[in-house]
Amino acid sequence: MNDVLARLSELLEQRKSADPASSYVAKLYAKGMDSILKKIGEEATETVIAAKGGNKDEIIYETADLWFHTMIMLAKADLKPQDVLAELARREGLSGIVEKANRDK
Ligand SMILES: N=c1c2ncn([C@@H]3O[C@H](COP(=O)(O)OP(=O)(O)OP(=O)(O)O)[C@@H](O)[C@H]3O)c2ncn1[C@@H]1O[C@H](COP(=O)(O)O)[C@@H](O)[C@H]1O
Repeated sequence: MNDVLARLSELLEQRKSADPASSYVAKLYAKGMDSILKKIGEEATETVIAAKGGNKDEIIYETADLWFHTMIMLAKADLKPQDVLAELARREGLSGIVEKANRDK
């Protein structure tokens, strides 16, 4: 797994026992899953707007916010980035069109 994702994932686990007063992540955990999902919705919208605008720096910035908050959601659900990467690996080489056709059978 990518080093940054691995380090961030480890830090997100550690933040489960951190003080919400001194940690953004701990504060979000304390607010609960609905608040985490609300942030994902906001960041997804900001990513869409950035992509429509076409400024590469803004697209990268907003996508980083989206990935970060998605990782908090995964951690809150006791999942790891590795679980998602394993699913992508499972799909490797399987055309989306073939996969959809199999699903619709
Ligand atoms: N990668 C990030 C990261 N990306 C974005 N953010 C924060 O996510 C928030 C994004 O929300 P917005 O852009 O909507 O800004 P906002 O208005 O301040 O946020 P809200 O008050 O609306 O929640 C900001 O407060 C950002 O600072 C992050 N906060 C932390 N990290 C990583 O998480 C680690 C742990 O952070 P703490 O738990 O705060 O120590 C850090 O060391 C970093 O590696």
